[in-house]
Amino acid sequence: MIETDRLTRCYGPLTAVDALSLRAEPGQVLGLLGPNGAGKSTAMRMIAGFLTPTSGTAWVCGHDVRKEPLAAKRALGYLPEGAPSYGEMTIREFLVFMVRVRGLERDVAFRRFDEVVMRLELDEVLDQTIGTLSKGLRRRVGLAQAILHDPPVLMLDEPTDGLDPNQKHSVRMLIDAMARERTILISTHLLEEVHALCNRVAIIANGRLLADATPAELEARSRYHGAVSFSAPGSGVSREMLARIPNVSMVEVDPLDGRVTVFPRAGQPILDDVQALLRTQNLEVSEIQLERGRLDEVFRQITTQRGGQA
Ligand SMILES: Nc1ncnc2c1ncn2[C@@H]1O[C@H](COP(=O)(O)OP(=O)(O)OP(=O)(O)O)[C@@H](O)[C@H]1O
Repeated sequence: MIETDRLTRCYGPLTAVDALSLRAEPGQVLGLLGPNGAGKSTAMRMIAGFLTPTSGTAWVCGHDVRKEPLAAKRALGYLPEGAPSYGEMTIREFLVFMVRVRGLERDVAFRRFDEVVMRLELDEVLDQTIGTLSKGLRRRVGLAQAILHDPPVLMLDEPTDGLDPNQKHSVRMLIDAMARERTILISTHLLEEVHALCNRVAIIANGRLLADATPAELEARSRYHGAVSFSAPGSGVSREMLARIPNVSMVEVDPLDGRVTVFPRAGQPILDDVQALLRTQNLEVSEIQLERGRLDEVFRQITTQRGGQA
């Protein structure tokens, strides 16, 4: 488990993390989502024990990161932003070094080494020097050291940053597979990552927690939640007729592709009525879709408004 209580870090007059209180449980992938400079990495560095909070506290598996730093670090696998240091070491040397730092017993060490090398597909590059690796490969080496001691809590700062689409997919599969019994906190500014991985999202901006909810709860805050959209090329579908359906609040037509979106009055279902109207008018439509809501719009709304609600 990860818990923070009013965690705060100031740099001179700047409050980079401002009284951040969070909780992530086993089985949860909590996404820390925020624009550049929101305070995600600073919060993670404090939880990992690499940066002293100005005030407030964090716990990893119940261990206070300031009072019991060794126990907290043992329970945690941390992938920091950027690349591993030790640029002159080969991947093999680096992972062996990390096995020693973590104090793994010999048998366990061999087994875990083989397992992470296999999981992160590092077997063919073990003898390459870290300083010469591509960005994506460095990220995979960073992930390998984070999971080497099989910790119950993982904290991954932008885990797929710099990876190509195939590597992104395989790292997300790996995180997903590890999530079942572990607590995972990832930071990201990629909404697709939230969709792919997270079952809870904490949105922060200017160091402050602005929302803490499931992706579905956030989508429900979107004006697109429950809207019906469809393509109707050349069918002359009437905006006025659609707008006259009870519980329809607005109709929009995308000027670029002509896709029609029909918006409901708050919380009212409109799909059946829209489909019925299209049928009675004999209109040819395709790709009719009930919208869940758009996370990008909700994210923008929350992070650009002052005083969003947690
Ligand atoms: N050592 C430091 N000294 C002064 N200011 C700092 C320091 N480290 C971070 N900051 C500032 O604190 C704020 C939060 O930075 P942080 O790196 O935590 O944000 P972030 O959400 O991780 O951003 P990104 O998505 O760009 O990585 C930023 O305004 C940053 O400039």
